[in-house]
Amino acid sequence: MSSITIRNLNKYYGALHVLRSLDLSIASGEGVVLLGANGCGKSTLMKCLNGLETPQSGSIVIDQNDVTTAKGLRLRSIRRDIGVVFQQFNLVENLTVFQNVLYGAMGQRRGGLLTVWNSLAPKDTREKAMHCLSRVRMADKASSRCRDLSGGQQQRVAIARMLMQSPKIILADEPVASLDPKAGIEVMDLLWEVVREHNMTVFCTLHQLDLAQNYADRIVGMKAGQIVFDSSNSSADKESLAQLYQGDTRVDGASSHENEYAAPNNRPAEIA
Ligand SMILES: Nc1ncnc2c1ncn2[C@@H]1O[C@H](COP(=O)(O)OP(=O)(O)OP(=O)(O)O)[C@@H](O)[C@H]1O
Repeated sequence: MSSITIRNLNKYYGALHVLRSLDLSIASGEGVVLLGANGCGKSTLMKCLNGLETPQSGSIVIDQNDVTTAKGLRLRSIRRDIGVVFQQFNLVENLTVFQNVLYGAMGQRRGGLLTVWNSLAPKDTREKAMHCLSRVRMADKASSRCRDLSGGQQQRVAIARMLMQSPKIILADEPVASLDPKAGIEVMDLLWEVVREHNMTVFCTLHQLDLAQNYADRIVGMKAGQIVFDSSNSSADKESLAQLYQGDTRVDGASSHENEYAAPNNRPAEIA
């Protein structure tokens, strides 16, 4: 199990101050959902956590390791413990389901993609890939090309690929935003089941308040680059959550009117 501690984190894109002295701690094994309007900085925070973006100041400590100062092999080693699930699945569409899942383990090694392509992965790795596919109920699609799957099926394959890594922490950035409500619930059910089975820590951004309330142990809310709401799920009150979507929500100062046009799903259905 792994914990995350973020202290005084600041991230700029040019002159745009996106993460503004942000503080947040997540305990080992906790399931935390992050809510916030479009453009408030959620994805930027996720990228900093995963080492894909480097903040200008502050620290992110995952267990004993500071992600913000780690480089090269050290950073790669930290990132091996972090599984990511994206809105757009990030599968290789022309590879089969099995090859994509294999890539979760082999892709991190030198020549990994080539190994997957030539099906030269070791027997135990291939067995683990089939086990992960069975876990997400996609073993019967192992030979299918990913491009031929529905969105919900692709996200299940992405979860299987993430399981291949045996991560300790899951970062999920809007994992159901591209799915219809039924497929979205199936994916959230599956994601939370595997997280609980393996005692993983999970930090997940969502736009749907009802989903947040169905799955999270704790809900945190972000507004204009800062954490402004932090509560256990059971005591999260709707009025405070509604405030996350009112006033100056974006870090770039665009109006909430522009915000609504930019993304119709800006507000969770229950609040809008
Ligand atoms: N690579 C980048 N370069 C410059 N600006 C960026 C970059 N990435 C994000 N931004 C800007 O940072 C701000 C925050 O974006 P971010 O994607 O973190 O918000 P978000 O809360 O995840 O939004 P959404 O819910 O719409 O995904 C936005 O104004 C965005 O345009």
